[in-house]
Amino acid sequence: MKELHFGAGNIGRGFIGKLLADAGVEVVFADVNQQVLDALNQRHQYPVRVVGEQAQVETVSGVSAVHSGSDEVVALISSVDLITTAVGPQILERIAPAVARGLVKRHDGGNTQPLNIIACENMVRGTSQLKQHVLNALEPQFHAWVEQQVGFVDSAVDRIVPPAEAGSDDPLAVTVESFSEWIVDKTQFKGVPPTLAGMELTDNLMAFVERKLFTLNTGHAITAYLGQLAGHQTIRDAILDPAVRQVVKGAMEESGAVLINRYGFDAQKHAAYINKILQRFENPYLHDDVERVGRQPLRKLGEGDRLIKPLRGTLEYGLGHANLVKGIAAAMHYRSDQDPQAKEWAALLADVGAAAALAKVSGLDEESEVVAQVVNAYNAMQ
Ligand SMILES: NC(=O)C1=CN([C@@H]2O[C@H](COP(=O)(O)OP(=O)(O)OC[C@H]3O[C@@H](n4cnc5c(N)ncnc54)[C@H](O)[C@@H]3O)[C@@H](O)[C@H]2O)C=CC1
Ligand SMILES: O=P(O)(O)OC[C@H]1O[C@](O)(CO)[C@@H](O)[C@@H]1O
Repeated sequence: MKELHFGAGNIGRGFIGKLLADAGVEVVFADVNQQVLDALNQRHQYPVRVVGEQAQVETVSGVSAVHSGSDEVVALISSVDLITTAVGPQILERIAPAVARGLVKRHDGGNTQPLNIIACENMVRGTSQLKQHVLNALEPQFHAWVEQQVGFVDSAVDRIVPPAEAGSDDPLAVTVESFSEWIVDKTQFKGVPPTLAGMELTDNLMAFVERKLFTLNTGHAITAYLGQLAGHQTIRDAILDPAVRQVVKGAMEESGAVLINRYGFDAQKHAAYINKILQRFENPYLHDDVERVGRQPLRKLGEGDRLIKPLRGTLEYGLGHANLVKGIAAAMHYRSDQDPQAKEWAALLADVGAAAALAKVSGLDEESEVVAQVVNAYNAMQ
């Protein structure tokens, strides 16, 4: 089996590309980072340091790479069996035209093998969003063929893979935690879904996507935002701060109550899931900066993302949300000179004030009680 993976970054090399290569799939990475592309094509392998109770270095081999904007990508799309992405939510729209061109070539070349595409991004139904971008980029005459031949398969992806530590001079080296979970929607495949060690098939994907996004990512983001406010540099330092930990755990319990109501999760198992996540944040072998985990606050304060969607859930079910409110208030304080979204957010806040700025990015009603609660918490943190 041959596959094309967009995004040879942390999760691309450290999780999805590795899992596929380990399963014997021939993996070709598509990226825009020339240094990474050159290194992949010179060495055809790279080291992954898996850190847990015991650390070990595993070698991923048999890989190659092409530039994401090249004709080679289009040719590959016309012939591969699987396409995956880990490029970031905002990049999906940018790769869609190349995917569309590849699908036209596949159609014109008479390739009748089913093709499946799986976006592995931190977002709800990211592949479905990619599908819309691809359809927008395609002439309507190809839509029926795409519906018949191409499976757009949504997934939930969970493994903490921070950027390589400062001091590492290997552009391909990556350090990952030992935990990993990749869950895909088996109802969306065309043809027989592949059997790959480490890829789990489900017919109940939304429950898994929301469980992951609104527990791990909610807790992680709040750890980052409160951590930065408290002067911590890393997620580990932040989560070991009792004041931060109490709010983070409380927020995960609040979003957990929503998930339990919505999906009928077992309360005890969910509490264990939260505890396991807190331990993962504490991983002494991962150096994960609060600035990485808090990145792109406009996205993270968005209506469907890890902070606002659980808050909305608590309103829907009439549940407590005091800790989520604190987490959102802390997110509003996030600052980073390296992050264009953080700068945009700071400018918006200065321009229109806290309530209007929050309402604008989150879709919450500016006059609502919950916005007033967040703004009070925000002011109290000044
Ligand atoms: N790092 C992590 O622990 C996890 C990340 N994710 C998700 O995976 C996605 C990727 O995250 P990371 O790997 O951390 O980011 P990253 O920044 O390390 O990797 C993204 C890669 O995409 C490449 N890229 C940018 N534009 C491109 C284009 N037009 N075509 C092809 N490649 C392009 C970049 O050069 C980079 O190599 C995000 O959606 C993130 O939310 C999900 C779970 C875990
Ligand atoms: O990748 P994003 O969506 O910016 O958010 C960072 C999050 O992604 C992860 O890297 C992986 O789930 C988490 O460590 C963190 O919660």
